Amino acid sequence: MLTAYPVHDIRRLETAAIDADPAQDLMQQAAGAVAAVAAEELARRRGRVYGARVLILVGGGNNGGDALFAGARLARRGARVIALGLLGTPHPGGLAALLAAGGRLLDQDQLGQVDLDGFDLGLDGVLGIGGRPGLPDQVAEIARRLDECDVPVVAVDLPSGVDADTGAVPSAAVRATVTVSFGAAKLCEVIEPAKGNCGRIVRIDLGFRPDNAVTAIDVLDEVDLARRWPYPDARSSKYTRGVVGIDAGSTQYPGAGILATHGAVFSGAGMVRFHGGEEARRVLTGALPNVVYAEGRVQAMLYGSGWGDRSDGAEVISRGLDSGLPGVVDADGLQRLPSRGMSADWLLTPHAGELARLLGCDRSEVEADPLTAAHRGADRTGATVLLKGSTQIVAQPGRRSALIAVGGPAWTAQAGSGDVLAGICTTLLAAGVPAQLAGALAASVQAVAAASLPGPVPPQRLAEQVAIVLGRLQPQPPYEVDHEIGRSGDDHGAGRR
Ligand SMILES: NC(=O)C1=CN([C@@H]2O[C@H](COP(=O)(O)OP(=O)(O)OC[C@H]3O[C@@H](n4cnc5c(N)ncnc54)[C@H](OP(=O)(O)O)[C@@H]3O)[C@@H](O)[C@H]2O)[C@@H](O)CC1
Ligand SMILES: Nc1ncnc2c1ncn2[C@@H]1O[C@H](COP(=O)(O)OP(=O)(O)O)[C@@H](O)[C@H]1O
Ligand SMILES: [K+]
Repeated sequence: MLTAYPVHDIRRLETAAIDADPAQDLMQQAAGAVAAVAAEELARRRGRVYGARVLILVGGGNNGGDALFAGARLARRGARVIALGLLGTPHPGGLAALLAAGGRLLDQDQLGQVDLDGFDLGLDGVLGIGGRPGLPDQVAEIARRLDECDVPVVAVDLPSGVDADTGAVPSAAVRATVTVSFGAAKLCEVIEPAKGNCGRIVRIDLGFRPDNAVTAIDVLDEVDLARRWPYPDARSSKYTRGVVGIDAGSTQYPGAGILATHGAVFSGAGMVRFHGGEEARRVLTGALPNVVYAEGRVQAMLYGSGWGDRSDGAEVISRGLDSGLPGVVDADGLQRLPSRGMSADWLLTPHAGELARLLGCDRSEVEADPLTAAHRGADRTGATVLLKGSTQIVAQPGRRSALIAVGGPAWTAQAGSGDVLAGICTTLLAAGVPAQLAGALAASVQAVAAASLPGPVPPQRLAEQVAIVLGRLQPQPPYEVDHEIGRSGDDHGAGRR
């Protein structure tokens, strides 16, 4: 599991690391790492560093300092290094080192002297964690041209122009081939669209040691998914695995109930009781004859997917809350939450537009800072919130930490995927998984399933792929092999190897 932090916490961690070892020179460590990654890129693309043409984009802060010291190291290995001074005065020590190593400094007025197309590599040292999102026009133009000319760019700490704390890319930003990230992951490395600007990420350990005071955002990977999934074992029965109740779909949207049921079944529910409409029942009877329609005990409920304008929705959710069982509220149910507030055991699964409606703001506000929006949604409703989108974030009420699911392909963004996901979430709640982890595991398994398919498939097929992925990821028990069996005694012919 990777953990990412907001900038103010990274600054605290940096200060603590310096206090712990005042003799260390973090800027030289950072510069050494950037030079090593840049040299690797150059070696891969043109065989060697010697003679390579390197352009450094230099801002006025320490990020530019790192880039200049890295450029000096490359110049000492025979690279022809030009630094372009952009935004303020370049770091004096870094500039002196570059010039001493044979590099040159040009200012923006001399930009006409360089042919951007002719560089083998760019180093982005314009802005680091002290940067505000966006780039001044002239810098934006250089970044755009490097991208257009396919010049690989190594970003120092983060790609300049992105919002380090929200993952937003509100205007121009560098698109990096590789980002060399210092000390700890920033949120822009794990939240789209900024994550996409980072390219490959190489993280450099600078001895930062997180403490309890920092806001940690944990990002799941496939290993976490396999370890934390509630796989059944020899003691399991259909009841201990969990019975899922589904009240989803409507005459207008029967498909939502059908797809949510697929999600629940193919993610391993012990049993599914379907309480949706007649049309959906007819389809399900043929497609999934294991689904039952009788009333009976369940361990978790799903409400809301495909409800349309169902008039008794608020009452139905309210009764669900009274039952004391955990539940999932999706889609149209999200507009019918009881005013008395929800419970943190319940999971809401809005996309950005639905969360914006819950918060009474514009969708663009949610998209500009999805992490904060997910936290606001949880605080406002009292429930756990899985905010869906290209980055899937799960926030709990009253907590500043959050989980981010494994990322997946944009193919998943299609009508019906959300219904499947809601069904998977409910299977996990029914199996006793707490709401936050349930949301993160469900979103992760769907993303991994989508990534394992060759291209777009309808959501019911995506649900089937979830079962295949769960089978593939299942940790194997360490069976003891008894080599003596079959060795002694009679020769059993066909059984012999
Ligand atoms: N953390 C660590 O452990 C380590 C950190 N290290 C390095 O330090 C970096 C942080 O350095 P930093 O604090 O000097 O900030 P940095 O981003 O270089 O520049 C800020 C300057 O840019 C300006 N400015 C801002 N936004 C702007 C905009 N949109 N458009 C135009 N101008 C803008 C702003 O000026 P202002 O406008 O605020 O007056 C200010 O002058 C960090 O990312 C890493 O590379 C490593 O060396 C070692 C370990
Ligand atoms: N750009 C994207 N990349 C990857 N996954 C995405 C992207 N956009 C949406 N998703 C995922 O696709 C699914 C679509 O859900 P949703 O929009 O609720 O669909 P539905 O119409 O079924 O309600 C969610 O799991 C969501 O997180
Ligand atoms: K940078």
